[in-house]
Amino acid sequence: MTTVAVFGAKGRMGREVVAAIEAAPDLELGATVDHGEDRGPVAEADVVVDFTVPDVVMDNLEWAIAHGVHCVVGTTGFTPERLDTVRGWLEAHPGTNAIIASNFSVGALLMMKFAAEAARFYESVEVVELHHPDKVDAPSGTAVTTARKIAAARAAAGVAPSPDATATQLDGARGAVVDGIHVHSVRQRGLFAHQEVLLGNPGETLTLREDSMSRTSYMTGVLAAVRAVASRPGLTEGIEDLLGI
Ligand SMILES: NC(=O)C1=CN([C@@H]2O[C@H](COP(=O)(O)OP(=O)(O)OC[C@H]3O[C@@H](n4cnc5c(N)ncnc54)[C@H](OP(=O)(O)O)[C@@H]3O)[C@@H](O)[C@H]2O)C=CC1
Ligand SMILES: O=C(O)C1=N[C@H](C(=O)O)C[C@H](O)C1
Repeated sequence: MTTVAVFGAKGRMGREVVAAIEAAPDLELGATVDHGEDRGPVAEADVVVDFTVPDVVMDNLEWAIAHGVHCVVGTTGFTPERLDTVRGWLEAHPGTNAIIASNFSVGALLMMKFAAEAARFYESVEVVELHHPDKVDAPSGTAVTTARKIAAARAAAGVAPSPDATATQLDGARGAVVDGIHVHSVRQRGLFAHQEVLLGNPGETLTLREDSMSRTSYMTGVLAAVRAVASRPGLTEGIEDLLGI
């Protein structure tokens, strides 16, 4: 039986993860910790799942790795520099592993894969993410990951930057730019988590869209990561391999 603790247990994702662990016959729920609570008991767990906020996740990770607890992380905000820092902590604690994924839903993973595949065939590509207005970060972690994958695919294929004649603009009108890809963030009550990748050529467009309707969509991926993390040395970025995507 694998004992799984949860950081951010009272949050929107944390509550869903707690329920998923309780329902899994091969997993046992360990310590559940939220803002201001003692994380000491997490050291007894085999794995800790973190769905907190970008400002605190690094501190939680450093602590958990130092205590030999494998980490599964869905919290967003992981820059290449942050990932390097985590790699350093893991190297200093061989035998302790981490899986970090900006999205655990099958649909989002497929959408990112299809977007990266399509990106080299089009002159123009932009990402639009749409989320509930209680989300604290923009752009979403998924949109940033998508943009990076698209940019890498286009660079590998030698595709020129998307054409854009904009000469004057209000600040932010063209969105954020991630590795050269424009990313737009919509926040709207009634939405949960959605993303479109817009691709265009002379005379044709392709729109890839993924919709998560509820947080249940992430649980298959989260549980797969929890079950796999002990056997994947060091840092694993994304869960595509685990799900065969
Ligand atoms: N990878 C994926 O597939 C997904 C990732 N996410 C990401 O997960 C993160 C959480 O999202 P969501 O659940 O909606 O956010 P919430 O704000 O609902 O939950 C975060 C929780 O973490 C708590 N918290 C804050 N600081 C600490 C701390 N030091 N230790 C333990 N708990 C703490 C918060 O408490 P308080 O509010 O009192 O500060 C809150 O209860 C976000 O980064 C989001 O983007 C979300 C969905 C899917
Ligand atoms: O905050 C959310 O809700 C979500 N966060 C993740 C992100 O930033 O990509 C995953 C999903 O989009 C939901």
